[in-house]
Amino acid sequence: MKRLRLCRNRNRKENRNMDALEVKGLQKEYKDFTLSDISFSIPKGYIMGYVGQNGSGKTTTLSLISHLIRADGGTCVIDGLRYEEQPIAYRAAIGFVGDSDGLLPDFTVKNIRSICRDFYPTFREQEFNDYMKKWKLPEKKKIKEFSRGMRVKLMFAIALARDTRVLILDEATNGLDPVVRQEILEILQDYISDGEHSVLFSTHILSDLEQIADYIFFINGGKKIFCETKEDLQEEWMLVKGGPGDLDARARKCLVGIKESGVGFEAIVRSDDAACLPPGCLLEKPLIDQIIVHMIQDMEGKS
Ligand SMILES: Nc1ncnc2c1ncn2[C@@H]1O[C@H](COP(=O)(O)OP(=O)(O)OP(=O)(O)O)[C@@H](O)[C@H]1O
Repeated sequence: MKRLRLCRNRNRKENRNMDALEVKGLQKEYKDFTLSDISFSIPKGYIMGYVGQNGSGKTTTLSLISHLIRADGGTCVIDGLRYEEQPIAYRAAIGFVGDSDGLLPDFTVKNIRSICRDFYPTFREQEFNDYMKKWKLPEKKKIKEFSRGMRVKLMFAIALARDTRVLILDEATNGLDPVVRQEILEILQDYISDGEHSVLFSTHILSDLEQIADYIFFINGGKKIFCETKEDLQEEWMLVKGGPGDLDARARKCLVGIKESGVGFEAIVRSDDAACLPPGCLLEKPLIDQIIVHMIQDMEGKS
């Protein structure tokens, strides 16, 4: 793992100004939901975590970028390719792994290999076979008899055995056991380690993002709340804990997402505002999980 990181950092420096994915002003209007003005970019060699509560617009965004659904506005560019100009090359540049897979239930690995061979010019059959062997996926069993973990592995193998530029993962690791999840996270790090590939990764398992994401995009109610590097976020915010008597009016003003119980409180505070807290409070570096949870608590308190 250490070796991967070192290699990744070297290549990332070289590609700092090159975006693998650039999204500008993406919009989608449903009857009861609007995804509005979503913009961000992921440099080559980086992983972005796309997070938000249920129904916040994650799948909608990822489906728009993958052109599984049509946008009402905005543009997406993948490694210089625009869908409107080069639809086939654009689609070929994306490896999409979703939560509800599109694998045909009566097909076998054998059938899928044959389709991939015909359909994807850059399909690397040997690499696909190596994944099948490594993950012990049976050749002749029907997909409908696969476990969820087996199906997700098969989808990853299809995506990884092609010459893609960006992997788009829509809650792909949810429901996987911790060993398989860890294995997938390592594969993702490996995927970006040459500084040429990038990953956009939506998940509710924020500890996964803690481990591998470079950027965090937080969406709420179809709107961007922030998009920052993980390091910046963890420098910008601090986790605060204190006893029941520690919360005075001044402290309440600068705390975000206060959760109170009989034994005290927990919240986040901007690092610049930490000086306004009473002396008894405990300050810690927050996990991404804690920043998001307290922000949601704050937004729900205000709505
Ligand atoms: N085809 C559709 N027609 C109408 N509304 C839709 C459609 N697809 C999604 N929506 C609505 O768009 C909103 C965002 O849904 P989306 O699936 O993008 O959320 P999400 O953040 O991925 O949620 P989750 O974490 O639960 O998967 C929801 O209110 C959903 O009902």
